[in-house]
Amino acid sequence: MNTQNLIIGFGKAGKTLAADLAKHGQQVILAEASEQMYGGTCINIGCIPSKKLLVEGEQNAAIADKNHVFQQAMQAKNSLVTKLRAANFSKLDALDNVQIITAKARFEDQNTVLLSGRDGEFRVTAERIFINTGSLPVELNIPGADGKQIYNSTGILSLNTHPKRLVIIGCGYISLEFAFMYHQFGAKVTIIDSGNTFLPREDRDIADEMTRVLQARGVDIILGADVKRFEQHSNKTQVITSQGTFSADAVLLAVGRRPNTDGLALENAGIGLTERGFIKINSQLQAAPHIWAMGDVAGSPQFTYISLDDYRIVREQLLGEGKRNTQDRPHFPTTVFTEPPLAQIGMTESQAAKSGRPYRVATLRAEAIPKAKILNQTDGLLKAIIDSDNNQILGVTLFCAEAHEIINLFKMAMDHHIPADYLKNQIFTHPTISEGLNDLFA
Ligand SMILES: Cc1cc2nc3c(=O)[nH]c(=O)nc-3n(C[C@H](O)[C@H](O)[C@H](O)COP(=O)(O)OP(=O)(O)OC[C@H]3O[C@@H](n4cnc5c(N)ncnc54)[C@H](O)[C@@H]3O)c2cc1C
Ligand SMILES: NC(=O)c1ccc[n+]([C@@H]2O[C@H](COP(=O)([O-])OP(=O)(O)OC[C@H]3O[C@@H](n4cnc5c(N)ncnc54)[C@H](O)[C@@H]3O)[C@@H](O)[C@H]2O)c1
Repeated sequence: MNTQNLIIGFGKAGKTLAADLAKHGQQVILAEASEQMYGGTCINIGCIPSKKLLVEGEQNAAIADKNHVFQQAMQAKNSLVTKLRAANFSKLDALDNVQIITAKARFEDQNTVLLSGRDGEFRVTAERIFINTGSLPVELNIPGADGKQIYNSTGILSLNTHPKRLVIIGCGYISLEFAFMYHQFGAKVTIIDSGNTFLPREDRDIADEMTRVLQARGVDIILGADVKRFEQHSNKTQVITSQGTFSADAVLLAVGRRPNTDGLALENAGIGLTERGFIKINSQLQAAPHIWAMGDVAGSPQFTYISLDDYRIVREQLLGEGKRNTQDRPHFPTTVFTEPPLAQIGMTESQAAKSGRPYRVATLRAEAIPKAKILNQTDGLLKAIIDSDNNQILGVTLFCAEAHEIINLFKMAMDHHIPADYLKNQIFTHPTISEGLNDLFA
């Protein structure tokens, strides 16, 4: 088979590029390893199912029968994911110029890829190849890690039995979100991390507030713990660490995600890897003049919207003026979907201190905002770092209700150099959390 464009992986960048190229009259073959993964990680085993479970848990917090809440939430999540997966498939399948082949890709040379799947083997020769194969959970190479109650994020998203005690190894994005989720499902949650500092990238006042919020929910946080092994005893797993032994009926491993280059045989195409195993690319995401990598596998920050932005960079080269590259997104917002959510953009206070530039810090407790009281969500802290010479916003951390929505305003404000004074006097609707920005920037 010959094609102009072969896209490997149905991730955010790949599927968006496939549709765009096809609409511009180009031929596209999209290879996806699994029919359970049409739409990629986000739709099937990432953002969407995790946020659906979080919302189901929050909305049903008052219901005492937590097993019921858990089972209902799983059903609602499964139903949503099934619909979205089908919609993702149909949207591309409906395009005349796109052929989806459910098969695993393996490079034979710079232009030839062997696709092996349920319908047999296809040798595809392509003018251009785009690799969008995502990432996989990092595994722990310690005794007992293959135990039946040890899960990664994919497994824990589809638990059949309601856990009473959940131990989470790692304290990053996945850990925090699942800690809140399973707390809402009535589990006693313990977080164990090898690092000595809780949320090392955050300022201490924000990390302390998150600690307080977690502890108020009965979540235990164990830091500086070396996890030595897991032991299965009847229907319980013992997590043996340098800081003691913890008992669980489910253990979540959330210690990071590694690039998924498994089985691609990239060496056959002369494609190099970085020290950490990501595909080596230039600032326009090229691994070779006719081969691009996008999303998690390219070492881009592991977010769906960054994979989408990688698509924009590649699209600009193929269909636009080629002006975009990975260097022109210096700051972008992030959100950990805890309760309240923790959203951030730009510098933290400690980064500003290290930068040596003059700055001032503005803080506001969430409880000072009337809408937080209406919502009964008075936990949290808002924080802004402002250049004291020119009044530019250097960074914002919002740990409060609606933070995940409001943070997007600051991407615009910072990109367009809107000064801090503007927010002090901006007219906001009332009662809203965002009107608190008048006070934060006052
Ligand atoms: C639990 C969880 C929650 C998350 N929550 C968020 C969130 O709230 N917000 C956010 O922005 N990000 C979130 N992320 C991160 C986000 O999901 C990823 O960064 C994003 O999905 C990566 O997309 P991608 O385009 O790199 O590829 P992916 O979406 O990972 O797609 C890669 C595809 O390639 C396929 N594939 C792999 N190898 C081959 C091969 N050899 N041949 C053919 N096909 C292959 C895979 O089956 C897969 O479908 C979350 C991740 C997880 C795990
Ligand atoms: N809301 C979101 O945008 C969202 C949600 C989930 C995941 N994600 C993306 O997925 C990525 C992966 O998430 P993650 O939580 O797996 O990784 P992470 O990098 O966010 O956190 C990993 C944690 O594991 C700890 N750790 C590493 N090795 C350990 C060990 N041996 N023992 C104990 N602790 C150990 C680290 O100290 C760290 O706290 C995130 O970095 C993020 O980019 C995003």
